Amino acid sequence: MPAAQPAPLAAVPTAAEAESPRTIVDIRRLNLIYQTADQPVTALSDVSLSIAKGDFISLIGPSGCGKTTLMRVIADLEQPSSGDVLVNGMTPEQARLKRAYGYVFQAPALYPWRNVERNVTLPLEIMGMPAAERRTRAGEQLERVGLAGFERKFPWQLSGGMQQRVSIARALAFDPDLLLMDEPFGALDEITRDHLNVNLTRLWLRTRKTCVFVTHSIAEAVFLSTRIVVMSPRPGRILDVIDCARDLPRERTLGIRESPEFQRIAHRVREGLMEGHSYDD
Ligand SMILES: Nc1ncnc2c1ncn2[C@@H]1O[C@H](COP(=O)(O)OP(=O)(O)OP(=O)(O)O)[C@@H](O)[C@H]1O
Repeated sequence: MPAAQPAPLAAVPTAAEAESPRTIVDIRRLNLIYQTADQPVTALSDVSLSIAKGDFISLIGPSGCGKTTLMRVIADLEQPSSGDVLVNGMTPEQARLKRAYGYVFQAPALYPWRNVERNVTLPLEIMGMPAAERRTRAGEQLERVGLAGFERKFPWQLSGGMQQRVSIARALAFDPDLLLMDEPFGALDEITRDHLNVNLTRLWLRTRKTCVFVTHSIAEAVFLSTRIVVMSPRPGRILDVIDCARDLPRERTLGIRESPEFQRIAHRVREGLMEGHSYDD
């Protein structure tokens, strides 16, 4: 089994950054046990991972292996039982208070009575930003996700894919360095998902955000990522970390999925998933 060592940074665009890749998320020997009414549930076991600035990391693994839990720990929505986590050099709590990350959930979670603009501006409103500045910010972020002109529409007037793009714009409202996305396209049809993958990869290239992305799709993981983290069934451990940026170009079009390099990486992800999979249930 390949060692679960973080590979060297691969998606760093400038020479200066390449010389000193900045660590955005540093996870060391993380364990998380949920205390439940009947028995404790070990969700994560001895997870170590270092995510550098500009990385696009996908977490892939069977249902219940702790992908969401790991994201929630980074976001300070769950407390580890042991181990260390730093986000931008801060504790997750400090990072949350400093709004160091944006979080996109599996479902768009938009407020139906607020139009698109007012959904994106909601977090800015809560922090007390003046209205004019809020609108400017919302306009910029909606432009980034290709939804300029949809400000006055309501969520129910948009397709599922557009709604998910609104939630990405909302997560970007603070212009955080780090974007956490928990299976944002899981509920969408394949063609829409392809389209959003292309959109997201362009957004990532343009903004140079560091992304952590949860998916069940091998093709999506290979297409989007600089590195793929393959996790085992519960308790979630890291089985393999696969460097995609070494063999695939930074700018990717859907056609790349036919290339031997893409297929080879997809095969390695599949092997990792199969190796860790239990067929007992
Ligand atoms: N609040 C909780 N209390 C107790 N157990 C929990 C809690 N949240 C998650 N779990 C358990 O921890 C394990 C990991 O859950 P998690 O949601 O992180 O997995 P996942 O890999 O994201 O799953 P999926 O792919 O289905 O979304 C699962 O066994 C789950 O049942």
